[in-house]
Amino acid sequence: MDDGAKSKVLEVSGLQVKLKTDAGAVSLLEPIHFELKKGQVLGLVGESGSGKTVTCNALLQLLDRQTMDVEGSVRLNGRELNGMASEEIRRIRGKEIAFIMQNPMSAFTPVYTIGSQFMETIRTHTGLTTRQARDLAISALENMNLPDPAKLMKRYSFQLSGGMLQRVMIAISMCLRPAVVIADEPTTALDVVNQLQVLRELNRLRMEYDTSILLISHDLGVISQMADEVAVMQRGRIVEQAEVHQLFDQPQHDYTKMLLHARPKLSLRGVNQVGE
Ligand SMILES: Nc1ncnc2c1ncn2[C@@H]1O[C@H](COP(=O)(O)OP(=O)(O)OP(=O)(O)O)[C@@H](O)[C@H]1O
Repeated sequence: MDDGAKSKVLEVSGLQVKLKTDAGAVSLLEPIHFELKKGQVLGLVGESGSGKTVTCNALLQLLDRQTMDVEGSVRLNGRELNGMASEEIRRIRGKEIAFIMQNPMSAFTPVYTIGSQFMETIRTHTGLTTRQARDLAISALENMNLPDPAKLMKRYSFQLSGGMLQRVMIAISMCLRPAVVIADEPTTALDVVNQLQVLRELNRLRMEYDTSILLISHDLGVISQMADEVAVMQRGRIVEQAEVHQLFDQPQHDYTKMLLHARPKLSLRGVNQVGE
């Protein structure tokens, strides 16, 4: 892919997070800079506690401003998100910038059906009628190759497997065609078979709609299959960023070398062979 010719969708510059404590400010995220072009997948890797989730919450404006200072710029298609009024950011979240989290179970409440939660999300962001929202939800579930979508709409989250629920969440995230999807460890809670299926669907959707994806994972197998470019985080800093093959073949930073050396030899071949 000629990334040079593609437009920038997300531009992050000098984004930093400090935790306010009685003893003063503690830095959780040192100023980071990266951009995401249309249709690009940027992998964000790093060990536990390196700052991946803080980054993702800072991008989505989900950090508690009472306890955290968030500085720097997060521009989505040229619009500054950092410091945006909460009502405005709520309209953007879910519609223009979607979020897929690690544990799909926590994204759904057990008391409402999948269908009502799906339709609620659609109706919050669009002027569609209940009927239209239902049709859109069903076609989005079909698009994720989920069996019998009409029946699935009537079920509750606890009646579905983790893999199915994660695919439902991807269907919800993608149905409004967001420009950017932030996926925080989307497959970590899944077994290898479901992991592969979820990654395949995510990859297929990004190719179909040219969605840009920030893929957060500590799993270098997942990153090597999905990402075009990779940023490596350590202790709240991006210590290395490079095109995926370059990073895997010629890591520059000692920490990247250590991560690559420590990775289990798990093959996720087939993720990119969409439709085979
Ligand atoms: N609300 C918070 N209050 C205080 N410290 C926090 C808060 N959220 C995160 N941290 C700290 O910020 C650092 C980065 O955490 P973060 O959750 O971003 O790591 P991570 O790379 O996502 O790790 P994991 O892979 O385990 O999810 C950690 O030291 C964590 O303890």
